[in-house]
Amino acid sequence: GMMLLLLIVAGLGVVTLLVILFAPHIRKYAAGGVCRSTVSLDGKTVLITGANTGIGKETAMELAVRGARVIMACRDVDKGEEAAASIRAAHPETQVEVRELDLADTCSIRAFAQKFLGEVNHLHILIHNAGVMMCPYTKTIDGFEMHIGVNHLGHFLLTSLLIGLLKRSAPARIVVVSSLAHNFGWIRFHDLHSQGSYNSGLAYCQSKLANVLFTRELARRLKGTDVTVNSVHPGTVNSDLTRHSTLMTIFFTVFATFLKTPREGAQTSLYCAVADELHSVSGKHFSDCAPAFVAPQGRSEETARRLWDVSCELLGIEWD
Ligand SMILES: NC(=O)c1ccc[n+]([C@@H]2O[C@H](COP(=O)([O-])OP(=O)(O)OC[C@H]3O[C@@H](n4cnc5c(N)ncnc54)[C@H](OP(=O)(O)O)[C@@H]3O)[C@@H](O)[C@H]2O)c1
Repeated sequence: GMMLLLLIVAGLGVVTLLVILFAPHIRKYAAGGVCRSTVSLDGKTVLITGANTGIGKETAMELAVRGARVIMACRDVDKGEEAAASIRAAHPETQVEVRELDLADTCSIRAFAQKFLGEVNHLHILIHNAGVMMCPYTKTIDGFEMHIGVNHLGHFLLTSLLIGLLKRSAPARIVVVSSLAHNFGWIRFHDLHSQGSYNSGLAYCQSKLANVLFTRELARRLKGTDVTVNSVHPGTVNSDLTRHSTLMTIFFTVFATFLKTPREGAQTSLYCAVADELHSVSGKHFSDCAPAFVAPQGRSEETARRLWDVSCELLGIEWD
């Protein structure tokens, strides 16, 4: 027993030493790619969901600094206004506006879109950033399981309502913030809403795989329109995303130095939104501002089409 304890203590000591020695290198590696494009977005309109905190807030700020009018769609308008105020305080010349959008409620999505279409003449960049991770079993207002409902179906409906505007504004881009987690997901068509069995981690992975499949199918359908869509893994980012999981929160706090900051996490979204070299790239997946691996289940055209049809059916919409 004593021997084992000594071994464990020695082991921990060695690991701590290694971490201290290599921390700067690991940190540098974790920071990942940087969006180097300095493209001006003067006169461009951007819409980003879940922009009151984390990656979304940083993405909104960076795009606003580049000159765009940025509409921050948030479910909590007060939190959104606070974020907008802090962006304005740091960059007084920026044009950021807050609108109410709850992706867990199709009525809210429709109301948002109707107002939005009456307010703006163009939409050049649409960023599907909002997301929920590992929440307890909950349903959206419309009875969808929360992860698939917010992360996928909410954004699916929003896109369907704004696609006409995007096409009229072409060249335009859609960025879907997915995750590496898509690798561990599969679409459970027989139980999409996890009514049979619920695992919050798997429900998150399923929704992030849905993001990848949606991106690919939408890209196929948008061929020739000069509206592109790409998905993103932002990196492992120290944000509020872990709020529902104590274990993940502890893990993220302990390893904070090895995680990306929200600003670093925003770089790949920014890259996909603005980089010149991507003007005709569509249906691809990016991480660290570079093309990234897509799991086989994220490359299946058949699954992508089936998910598209199921999504239309669940939302009661026709979209082809
Ligand atoms: N952090 C990571 O390591 C990581 C890794 C891979 C992918 N991602 C993806 O990155 C995206 C941004 O996440 P984050 O890390 O920045 O997390 P975050 O700090 O928790 O931000 C998530 C945002 O989504 C919003 N949101 C949640 N439910 C919503 C709803 N029903 N309607 C409208 N907005 C809603 C949140 O609003 P409230 O503040 O009001 O809740 C918040 O603004 C997510 O799609 C996530 O899946 C993150």
